[in-house]
Amino acid sequence: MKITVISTSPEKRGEALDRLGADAFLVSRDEGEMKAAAGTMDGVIDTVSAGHPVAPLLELLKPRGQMVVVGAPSKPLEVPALAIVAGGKRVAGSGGGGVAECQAMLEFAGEHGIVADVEVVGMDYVNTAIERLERNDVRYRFVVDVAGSMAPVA
Ligand SMILES: NC(=O)C1=CN([C@@H]2O[C@H](COP(=O)(O)OP(=O)(O)OC[C@H]3O[C@@H](n4cnc5c(N)ncnc54)[C@H](OP(=O)(O)O)[C@@H]3O)[C@@H](O)[C@H]2O)C=CC1
Ligand SMILES: O=C/C=C/c1ccc(O)c(O)c1
Repeated sequence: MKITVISTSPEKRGEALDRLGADAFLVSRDEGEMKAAAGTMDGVIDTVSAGHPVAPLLELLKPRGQMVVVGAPSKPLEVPALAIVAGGKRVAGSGGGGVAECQAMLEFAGEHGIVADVEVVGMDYVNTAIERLERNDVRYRFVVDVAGSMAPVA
């Protein structure tokens, strides 16, 4: 299987290819790159958290390909009819599941050494962390060490 990272952030290219092991990287706002990759993918997993055009993502799919929406933007996604009618493409959704499924996912991750990239910060860094989040300046999650930020009880 070939994995392509699709991002609005060109600066993620090196990390996606070199460290995370993706086979290819596409800048979703680069029309030339998107056009060159049109019709090449079996599936697209859409994790975007904000409103965004989905037609360019659907164009990446092969005929009968499927886009699975995981992200939950507050505004409706616009799916132009012809973007799915032509090629018989499908749009589906997927949710995280309940406690048992989350437990199974964590156990699978533990068995296979799958970890998350996080930046652990103290409570005194929260305001800076929010400012950095607004600039999309975190690779890839802040984790607030609440217990470690507490003053020792006398
Ligand atoms: N289905 C489920 O079970 C679950 C769904 N969610 C939902 O998944 C989504 C992702 O969550 P999370 O990763 O924490 O969110 P983030 O806010 O971290 O967004 C994920 C990525 O979306 C991309 N992005 C942000 N804005 C835009 C934009 N305007 N256009 C295109 N791409 C954009 C950015 O990637 P880049 O810089 O690479 O472009 C960003 O890193 C959220 O909507 C969340 O609610 C969360 C948990 C479970
Ligand atoms: O943050 C978004 C999560 C959404 C969600 C909604 C419904 C559902 O069953 C989920 O598993 C996730």
